Amino acid sequence: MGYCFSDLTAACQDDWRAYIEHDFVRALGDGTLDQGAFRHYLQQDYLFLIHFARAYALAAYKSRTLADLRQAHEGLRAILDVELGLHVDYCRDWGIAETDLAALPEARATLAYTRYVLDTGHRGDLLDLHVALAPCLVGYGEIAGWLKAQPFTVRGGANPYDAWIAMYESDDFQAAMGAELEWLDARLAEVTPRRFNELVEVFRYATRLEIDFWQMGLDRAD
Ligand SMILES: Cc1ncc(CN)c(N)n1
Repeated sequence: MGYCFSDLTAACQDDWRAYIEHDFVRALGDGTLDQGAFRHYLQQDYLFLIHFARAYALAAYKSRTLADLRQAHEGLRAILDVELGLHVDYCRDWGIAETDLAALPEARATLAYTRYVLDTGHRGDLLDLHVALAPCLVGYGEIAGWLKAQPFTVRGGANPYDAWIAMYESDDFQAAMGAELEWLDARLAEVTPRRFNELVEVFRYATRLEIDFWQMGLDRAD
């Protein structure tokens, strides 16, 4: 029997739910998140996205087929041209200039998560790297869908975080998430149980590091 992406989330159910439904996410949804905590998160997320762009460049290097190379190129382009561009504009709306972003010290949670993903990609193959990246791309897409379904979520001008939610529920982001799920489902269908268990560990660590990233924002930790 082949595996698929939902087998990874099922194997890490507690961690996955703790990430998707984190207090930071809930407070984004109902608009009560402390604005200083959000600013801290936004600043660290800029550094995070730069390292994630590097991870897609590593995916290009690890690609053995033209299709995988094109996919890595598209992932890198989407982060550089779309997500980071939106992020810089969004930070400006929150009073954070790009020059200040470039000079930021990196928080430990940012360092731990981004370097874990890059190290996993270096040590392993393209599938290890994609599984380490999955909580980022698939997780934020799922968070946007989860928030949409929650009765406490406030939309529109009454929620200062509405534009953030809208960014991750956008058709572009949801399409990128769908393409990643398709790729992962096709690869996971072919792995052995032993290999699947290795991938579960990669997925679990990356999910826990996403939880730490939310918590870093809430605690304004350095
Ligand atoms: C920490 C984190 N994880 C995921 C995403 C969505 N690309 C993000 N912007 N930041």
